[in-house]
Amino acid sequence: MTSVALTIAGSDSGGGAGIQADLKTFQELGVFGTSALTAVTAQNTLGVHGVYPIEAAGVTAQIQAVLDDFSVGAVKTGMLFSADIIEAVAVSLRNNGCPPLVIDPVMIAKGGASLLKDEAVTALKAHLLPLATLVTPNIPEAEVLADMTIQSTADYEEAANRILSSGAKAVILKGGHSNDAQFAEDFFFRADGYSFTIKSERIATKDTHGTGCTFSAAITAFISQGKSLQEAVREAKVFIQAAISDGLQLGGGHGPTNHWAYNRLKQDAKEVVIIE
Ligand SMILES: Nc1ncnc2c1ncn2[C@@H]1O[C@H](COP(=O)(O)OP(=O)(O)O)[C@@H](O)[C@H]1O
Ligand SMILES: Cc1ncc(COP(=O)(O)O)c(N)n1
Repeated sequence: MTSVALTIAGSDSGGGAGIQADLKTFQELGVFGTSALTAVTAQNTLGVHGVYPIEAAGVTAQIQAVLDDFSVGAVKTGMLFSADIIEAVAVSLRNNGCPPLVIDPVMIAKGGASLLKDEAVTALKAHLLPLATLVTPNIPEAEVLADMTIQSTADYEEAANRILSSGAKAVILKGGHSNDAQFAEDFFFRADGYSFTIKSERIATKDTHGTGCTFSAAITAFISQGKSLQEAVREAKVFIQAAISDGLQLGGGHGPTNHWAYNRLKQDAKEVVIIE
């Protein structure tokens, strides 16, 4: 049977991040993609030029329409923008017996524009994180969610524990922003204490627009196909590695990754190592 996934996220007119990245990733993985739009952004590889949020009632209506009609195997959230939208998403998911949920707590675009209002962080922690199967912050986002600075490996664990205290079942701290020139390392922690590190070679490129969206969408797609969380994370790392390695050289700024690289390149993908 065809697997179905739902993305609740913002639109990136530049096509590299947001709902466009999510749907392209679902498509590449053979998963039928559905969507609920939270905001329209006027955006390209150079930056965000405008944000136009959707009314919370409109977000609720989109989620309900999808969940009423499809058997959705997994859901992901991306840009949610406001506390109103976050509360609407949480209520809709709770009322519908929430499918496995991946939360990419999108806060700031690579160019620096805010995609989540400051006051919405409290709502995210209180209403949405408790529903999460997995939260996928990058390091700056983890610092905000955990309310601390992250500098050492010990800090990763402390930040993860603080995020897990919200009720989320697992968290992966993404190391895309670290200054390790050799490896792109991510740190996975589960609420029951199990943890692992997943690493691949770092690719030297400026074209990383939408890497976080693409990674979390791939995790969501694999979960919707019935893979375990660990297997979904491992294979998503192969997906993002392939997508970054086969960059498209589009636009004048931080270009998009290549969402149709995975099926061509997965056999030759640079090694993805899990260290338990
Ligand atoms: N240059 C790179 N080479 C290889 N993997 C990368 C690179 N940059 C990011 N990644 C990986 O892409 C995924 C998304 O991470 P990140 O870029 O930190 O997310 P975000 O877009 O939310 O800031 C992670 O698995 C990270 O390790
Ligand atoms: C609509 C939208 N959603 C999310 C991102 C984050 O992108 P990135 O994955 O590069 O952090 C973005 N730039 N635009």
